[in-house]
Amino acid sequence: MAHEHPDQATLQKLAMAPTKYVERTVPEISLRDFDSRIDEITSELVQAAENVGFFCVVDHGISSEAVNRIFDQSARFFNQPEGVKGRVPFSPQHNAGWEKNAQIRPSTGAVDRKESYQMQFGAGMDGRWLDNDALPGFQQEALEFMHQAQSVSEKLMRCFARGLGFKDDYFVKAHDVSRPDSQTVCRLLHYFETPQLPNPTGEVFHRAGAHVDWDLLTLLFQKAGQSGLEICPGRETSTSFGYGDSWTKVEPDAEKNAIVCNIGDLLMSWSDDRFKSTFHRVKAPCETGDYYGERYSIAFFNQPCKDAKIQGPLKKYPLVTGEEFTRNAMTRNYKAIQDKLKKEEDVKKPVEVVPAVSAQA
Ligand SMILES: O=C(O)CCC(=O)C(=O)O
Ligand SMILES: [Fe+2]
Repeated sequence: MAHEHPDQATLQKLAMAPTKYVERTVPEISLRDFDSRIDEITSELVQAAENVGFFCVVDHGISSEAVNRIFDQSARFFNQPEGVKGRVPFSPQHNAGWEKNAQIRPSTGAVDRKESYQMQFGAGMDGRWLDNDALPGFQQEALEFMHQAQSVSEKLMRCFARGLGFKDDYFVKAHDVSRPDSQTVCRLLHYFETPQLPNPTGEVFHRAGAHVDWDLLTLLFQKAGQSGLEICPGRETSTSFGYGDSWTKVEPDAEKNAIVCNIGDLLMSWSDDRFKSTFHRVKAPCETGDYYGERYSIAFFNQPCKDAKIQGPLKKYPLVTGEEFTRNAMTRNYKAIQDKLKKEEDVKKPVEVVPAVSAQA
């Protein structure tokens, strides 16, 4: 595990070098008959969380029609002229709104070539929904989908609480989306088509650079045929940034309408590092077989209420509030970007760094 941040030239070479792939099983877990099977499901989830940190859930109750509808809404949003999307710009303070080519990852020091629109349930969205004239029905459909994603998340939260010996509703209460100050985020993502080789400048078109999420748990919806998600397990503590170099492609079962889920740093910390928050990325396409076309995905980040009290059963880390946890994660992330940029001798112009203030580093 490398804990150093390599310089830009090394990173470019790494990004262009053939990727080392290893086969790893990403478990598929059915939520069918949830109430009567909760113990069986809990043990499957705990096993997945302790080992890979990633799993797919099926029989989760969100229909493929509902998933298709939100992807249609996402395309409708991103098809708006920039002047319209620009009316709801990303606000780092609120962690909501639209950004384009603006998120820098500590792992790459470069922007992701994408646009995203982050939505929330509560006051964080005040002034950040497009008005109904621009996109009739959008807000309502988006919120309907977000409540469905929340109810799947709550099932998973109940199991993880049970697995850690907390009361079943322990995490659900700490992630109450009916509160106006709820921090939970649904992020619509749109990666642009990437130019194919030959690539004379050697420029790397990062899609989502390697990162970990810093929420409790992320649900990721992808469109069939628009692959690119890769994972790299092996991280030991929720406070480290190092990642290895053997990746595994995650191809969820589209027929079964599988949702890819991953543990975030919050749950890793809250479980005293027992459940693994795993490095993942949407690879910068550069090798034969990579997908260069545009990609739509939707990430649902379960974020804690600001006053949630966070400490694992073994008290490995000091007790912090939800607000402090998020602030610490952002500060660590920001510092990692600054350290990385400082190291680069060939920075020609100052880079304005916007910390990656969504639920991922
Ligand atoms: O778009 C994807 O598939 C992954 C997105 C992601 O990992 C993130 O936004 O945290
Ligand atoms: Fe992520």
